[in-house]
Amino acid sequence: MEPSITRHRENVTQGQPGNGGAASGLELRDVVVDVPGAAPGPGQSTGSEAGTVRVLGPVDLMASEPTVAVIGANGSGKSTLIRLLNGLVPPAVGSVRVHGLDAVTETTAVRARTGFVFTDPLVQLVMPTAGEDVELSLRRTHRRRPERRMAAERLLQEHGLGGLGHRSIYDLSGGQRQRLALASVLATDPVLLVADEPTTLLDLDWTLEVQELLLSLPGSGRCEQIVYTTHDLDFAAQADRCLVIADGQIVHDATGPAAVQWYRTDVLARRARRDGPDAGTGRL
Ligand SMILES: Nc1ncnc2c1ncn2[C@@H]1O[C@H](COP(=O)(O)OP(=O)(O)OP(=O)(O)O)[C@@H](O)[C@H]1O
Repeated sequence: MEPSITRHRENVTQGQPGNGGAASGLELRDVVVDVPGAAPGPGQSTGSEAGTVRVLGPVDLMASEPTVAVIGANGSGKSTLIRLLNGLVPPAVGSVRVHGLDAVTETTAVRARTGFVFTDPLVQLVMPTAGEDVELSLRRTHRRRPERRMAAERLLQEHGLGGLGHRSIYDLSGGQRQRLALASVLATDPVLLVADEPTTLLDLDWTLEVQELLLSLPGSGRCEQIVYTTHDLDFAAQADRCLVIADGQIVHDATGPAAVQWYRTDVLARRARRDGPDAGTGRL
């Protein structure tokens, strides 16, 4: 039987209620997410109501760092955790406060401040063409159509999509769509940006470009905080703080480099226990 993972938290500065930390960051208290399901999968337990399965929690978290990465195995609960941050997933138990607002009772206000970038861009692109999609996001800040058009074209250029404004979103490549989805979300000027694997479809050059852009957003004043999930450990290592999730729990919480180091060691140890001591150690 696998030894259970020890919960560990390294020395990371946490925001405290009352000193501005929670109002400018994230505060999750005893949060549990249950989904409908008859039988728990591996590593899962039954939920608090009959016919539900627990996929996350209990999770306690205070985070006001400008960049927060979330890493862990497939199905561990990363997307579920970040979906709590704009009310896409409701907690069965506990409370989620985002920059001082309750994600359940003040969902509209939370969503007005939170930009969410989905792994699959087609989930969020709603307009027929690339240009129209960015223009939709610019409606609040650019009331006049000609200015909106020009601003949209500028944003498309910045994201390597110059000249593609008239192109149907279905006629863009996967990577172009992922960049368009990010451009459209950034056009809304979010205070908090939440991104679920934002570089999975990108080539190496654009991966580095987008990672650099995302990590620079808080420092350049374009948003206060960014939270992202990723399987790219180099990207995760650059975050101010990184949470490692396993079986719906935060099992390690540290600075980016320290958490990534812990995660690599943990994965290798698991592989060695499962497949023997020489199992693929050179590839991580
Ligand atoms: N609505 C739902 N109904 C049933 N099960 C769900 C639901 N949402 C999530 N799950 C389950 O919860 C677990 C966590 O899913 P989640 O998408 O958060 O994982 P993840 O860590 O983001 O995985 P990946 O790295 O593969 O994207 C998985 O076992 C998933 O199948």
